[in-house]
Formats: sequence, C-alpha cells, structure tokens
Amino acid sequence: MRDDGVLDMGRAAAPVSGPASAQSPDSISDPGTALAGMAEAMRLVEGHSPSELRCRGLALLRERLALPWARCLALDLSGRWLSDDEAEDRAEGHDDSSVQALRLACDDFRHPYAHAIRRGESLSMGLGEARSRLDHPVFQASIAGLPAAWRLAVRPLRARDGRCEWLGVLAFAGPAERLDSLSACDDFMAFEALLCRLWAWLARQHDERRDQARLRDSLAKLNDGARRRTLSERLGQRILGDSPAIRSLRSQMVRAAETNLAVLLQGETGTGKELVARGIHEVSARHEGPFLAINCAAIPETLLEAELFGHVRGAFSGAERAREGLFGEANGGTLFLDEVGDMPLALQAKLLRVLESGRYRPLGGDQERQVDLRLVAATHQPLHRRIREGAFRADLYYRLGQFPITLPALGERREDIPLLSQAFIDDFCRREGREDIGLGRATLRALAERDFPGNVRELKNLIDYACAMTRDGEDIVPDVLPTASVEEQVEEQVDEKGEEGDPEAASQAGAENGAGKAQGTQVDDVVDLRRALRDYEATLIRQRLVRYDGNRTLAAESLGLPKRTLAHKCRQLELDTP
Ligand SMILES: Nc1ncnc2c1ncn2[C@@H]1O[C@H](COP(=O)(O)OP(=O)(O)OP(=O)(O)O)[C@@H](O)[C@H]1O
Repeated sequence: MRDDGVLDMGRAAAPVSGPASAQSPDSISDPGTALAGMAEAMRLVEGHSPSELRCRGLALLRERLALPWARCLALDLSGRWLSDDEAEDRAEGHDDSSVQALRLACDDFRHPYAHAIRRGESLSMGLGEARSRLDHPVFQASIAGLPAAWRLAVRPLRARDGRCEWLGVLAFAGPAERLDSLSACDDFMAFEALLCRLWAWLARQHDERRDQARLRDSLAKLNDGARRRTLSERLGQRILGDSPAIRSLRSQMVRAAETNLAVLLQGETGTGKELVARGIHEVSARHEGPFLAINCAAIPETLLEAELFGHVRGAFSGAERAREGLFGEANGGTLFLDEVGDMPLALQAKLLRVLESGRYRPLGGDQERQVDLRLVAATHQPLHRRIREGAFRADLYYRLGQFPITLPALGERREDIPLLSQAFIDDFCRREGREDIGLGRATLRALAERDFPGNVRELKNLIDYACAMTRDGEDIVPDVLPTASVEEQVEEQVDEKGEEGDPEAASQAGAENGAGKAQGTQVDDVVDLRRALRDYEATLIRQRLVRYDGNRTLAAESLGLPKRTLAHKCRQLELDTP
C-alpha cells in the first residue's frame, strides 16, 4: 500500500477495456493482495447515493481484480424489480421501452438472478448452459458474445445489519479458475461485506434524506400556508368582509404581494380599489418603502406627466425648482395609478416605456434615471372597451395586468352588509364621540334589499348619515335611510318621465333631495341625457358645496365621492368658484 493509503495497483493495474475483453489468467491480479487495503474500499463512500456506490464498487472490482465482465443489479423499493445502473445510464435519453427492458422481474426464473435471490445463495453455471437453459431475452442479450467456456457467478447481496433485507446481486463472468479464486478470497468477501454494509447505510440515508426533503417541503408548504393565512387575516382588519368573494380577494392580494408583478385592479366605483392597493403594499416586501397614489382622471395631461416624471429646474415656465416626480419618489415602494383608463394616450406610451425598461427621464432632463417600484393600477371602466375605442393601448393593458384582480361589487357579496354596516357604525361613533347606536333587524333587511351602485363607499356614507340621524342609545330605523342613491334617483326620474324632461328641474329635485326623497319632477325637456346628467351633477355638487361652506372634504363625503374625484368633477364642470 502507498503512503497515501491508495492501494498499490501492482499486477492489478491493467485496466479492463470492455465487458467481454478476455484477459489471460496470468494478467489477473491476486484478490488477496489487490483488495488488502480496506482504506481503499472506504473510497466507496465518496459516492453520495447507493447507485454511485455500486458504480464505484464495480469499477474497483474490474480494475483491481481485472474481472472481464462484472455487473451489479439493484432491487427496487418494491422488491420486485432488479435493474442495472450502468445499463440505465447507457439507456438515458433513449425511449422508454429500452429503459423498461433493463428491468428484470425478481420472480421471472428465466434469468439466473431470480434463482440466486430466491435461494438466498450464490450460484455458478457455465455460460453455455446459461445460454441453453435460460431464455430471458434481456439476460441473453447481456451475455451475448462472452466465451461459452467461461462461467457465470451470481452472488445475492443483502444488508449486513439487523434488517438483512435483499439489496441486489453481483454477477461476474470469466474463466472458471478466476471466479473460483474469488469466492475463496477473504479480502474479496470482506470487500463484498463492506459494499453491502455501505449500500444499506447509504440507501437508508438516501431514503431518510428523501423523507426529510419531503417533510421539509410539506413543512415549507404548511409554513407558507400559515404565513399567508396570517397576512390574509391582517388584511381582514381593513378589508372587511367574510364572504367567499372577499376572502378570495384577500388571498389574491397576498399572492400578488409575494411577487413584483404589476397589479391591475378592476371593479366598480367604491369597491375598495385604493384600499386594496394599499393593502398589497402593506403585506409586500416593499412595505417599508413609500406608497404613493395619483388619480390619472383628476389631473390635466401636462400636469400629470410632470407629476409622474418630475422635472428639472427651468424645464418649463414656472418650474423654478426641480421636482422629483412620483416615479422617483416611489422608488423602492409602490405607485398606485388610479383611473388609469383615463390616462392620455401619449402618456400611456411613456408609461409603457418606464415599465418595460425600469428607466425614466424627468421633463427637461438629459439623464435617464433607474427606478424600482411596483405599479398597482386601477380602473372602474372596462379597459377592453377603451382599447376598442382606441383610447387605451393594448400593450400597456397587458403590461399593467400582469396580476389582474377583479373586486367584487357589494351586490355580489350581500352577506357582508351586516358586518360592514356594524363596522361603519363603530367607526362613526369613534370619530364623532358617540356611543351605543344599534342596527335593528328591519334596517338590516332594508339594507340587504337595497342596490348599492356606489358599493361600499355608498354603504359607508349611508350609515354615516343614518348614524347622524339617530340618537345615542337608539337603533337606526329604516325610515332614516336615504331612499335611493343619486344615480338611482336620476335613473328613476328618467324612467318615470320618459326620455325627455327638464334637466334644470331634475337637477333641482336631486339637489334639493340630496340623499333624501325622490319627487316627481318634470323632465320633459331633456333632449340630451348626457347633458342633463352633467347639469344635474353640477347643480348637486354646487348645492353641497354651498351647504358645507365650500368645504370639499365634507361635500365629497356627503356625496360618497373621494375628495380627488370631487376636485376633478369641479374642474370638469367648471365649478371651481362656487
Ligand atoms: N372591504 C372593505 N372594507 C372596509 N371598507 C371598505 C371596503 N371596501 C371599500 N371600503 C371603503 O369604501 C370607500 C371607497 O373605497 P376606495 O376609495 O378604495 O374605492 P375605489 O374602488 O378606489 O373607488 P373609486 O373607483 O371611486 O376611486 C373607502 O372609504 C373604503 O375605506
């Protein structure tokens, strides 16, 4: 043995070139000296799997003992099939049938391996006899070309520990004297014993590792499930509701938050799109970064571009100072583009470029800047229709909608109305320092039967109004509920009076009633419904602004509108000076 513990090759050094390469008995080493070093055999464990161990063991046997033909077949987990790793390696990449053909059934006695395992002892037979007596095609193919004068020795292998289960077989073919000397050699027997011990040990390790990996996988899934549930529950404190639709919404939010995909929120007005956008940000990895929101419908095109991209000093008249812009400010966080369907086409192209490249150039600037943000966009209008109308770019739609989420209308989750109503009453009492306002059954019934075109926002405003009309310690009664929403009143009036009517009168009626009673109003002069609705809207908003002394926050709240939307409407309807 060499100093480094590697077995001295001695006469065994001559490698065997192929399975059938017949060597003269003189060139075959003495197994007694060739396998003397157990340290050498320890190299066997360098393999990480039982199959590597078998391949290394075979290679050692072939090299050091100059065995012309050696095979090691392993029993599979079912104990029914024997297969040959090397042959499988050779078959890799071939079609399935060739892989199948390498499997030998343990109960098929047309091959000698089944006999050896069944009897539990080694067998030896001449190859001529094996050819004539055993007609298993795969076995016959494997010994084809070997000299008929050789013998075949098959040694069944079993674990050398308490369990003693069958592992497989070792098979050698060669001159009789060579094979006989093998079984008489103590070192070979020790080598075989070590091989079996290591094989069983590695197989168990391998199984254990596989079991552990499976366990880890399922634990990870469980942990993922638990983590997602926790996040969903956290979202449930703000995004109220217990219906299947809202539960599914919360779980989609958690999934979206796990990614960096752009999220497109679609849903009717007041369904909670902004709330959802914030929620996604809060449960995402970006939650420590900024959350910025902008309503694309509420800002004129030129201003919107400057808001988003920022500008350098002197970029345009009035730009006395440089401004970062929302893309820059939202770096590392989330940017919420509300009413993205209203974004002007020219700006859509620029937005698409930012999304594709992650770069933008401030107005008047000559340097591009890198930005890393998640975009959440929202729209209450069907973008498909806008695309058909040529008002929205299809490519931007697909880019924005990497993770599309549709928010359910309140009408699709009526079962949430009691829970939402109670939460809004509690919220009102907290804000207004009131207590003990209740909700009777009749009121709940009335709410459940009502339509809410303004969705949760409308319900919230309605509850606020009803609370304001109810004394502490009393229940909200159905009578204090406003009869119908603004949209419904207009529709009702148009329905009642036909397509024509008096817009001014309708406006007046709506303005007077506010969220109150609908009156029969003359609307006979209406010849342009859009115009009539616009006038009606203008009158109503003007009236509310007057009622709240120009306070837009209160006016917006009383109409169930976000403040930004009211500001936008004021500009559109030229109501800037009430
Ligand atoms: N699931 C919910 N739980 C509690 N409050 C909600 C829920 N959904 C919406 N709201 C409330 O309804 C109001 C409107 O929500 P939000 O502004 O997010 O709606 P939106 O869909 O963005 O509306 P718009 O399209 O008109 O901008 C807010 O006061 C919000 O807190």
